[in-house]
Amino acid sequence: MPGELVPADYFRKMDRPEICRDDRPLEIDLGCGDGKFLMEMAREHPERDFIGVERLLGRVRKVCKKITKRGLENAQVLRLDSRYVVEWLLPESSVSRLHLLCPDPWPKFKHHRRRVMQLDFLESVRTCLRPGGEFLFMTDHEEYYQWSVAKVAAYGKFEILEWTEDTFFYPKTDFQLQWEAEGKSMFRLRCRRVD
Ligand SMILES: C[S@@+](CC[C@H](N)C(=O)[O-])C[C@H]1O[C@@H](n2cnc3c(N)ncnc32)[C@H](O)[C@@H]1O
Repeated sequence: MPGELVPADYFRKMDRPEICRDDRPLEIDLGCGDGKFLMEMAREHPERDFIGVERLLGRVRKVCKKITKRGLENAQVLRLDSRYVVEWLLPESSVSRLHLLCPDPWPKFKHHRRRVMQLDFLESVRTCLRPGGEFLFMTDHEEYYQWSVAKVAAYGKFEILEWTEDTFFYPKTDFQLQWEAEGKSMFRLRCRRVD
């Protein structure tokens, strides 16, 4: 499908030229859903390249259609599991910003191990970020937020930076809009790779 990124080989790390042009900053949106955030970021920042990662085919199709309709040459979508992409496909030190926005909170205790935010995931995030690169996490679920802050603290290799709505251009996601309309607040966590 036009707009879809298909790796040349699913069983080895991708080469940088496969995922972005020249030495342009690369941003990854994990679990991009219907792609509103991805579209608005790509339009606002034509000087950067964007990849949305989404496992549901129907959503991938929708995002591909939006990319094509808007003529965005700096956005692509990859149909795969986020964890697999971060742990196995992204080249080391390749990503400027990695976004994990409104992921499934898996609220029941017995399901917490399904949460994306785990120590081995954080290690893989750090490895694929460029030095000084950022990992941005946002949720409406306060307990998942506190869990994530604790995981990042336990991991210990990120610097926590201030992040408010006004810190930089950051369009609202589809789920964020839905939850804010229900009166929920968003919790933000901004981590910088330090070496
Ligand atoms: C709650 S929605 C949030 C979508 C979007 N980020 C937003 O804020 O509007 C979570 C999205 O992540 C996708 N997703 C969940 N787990 C995933 C995984 N392991 N790999 C890729 N996509 C995943 C779901 O299919 C869904 O589209």
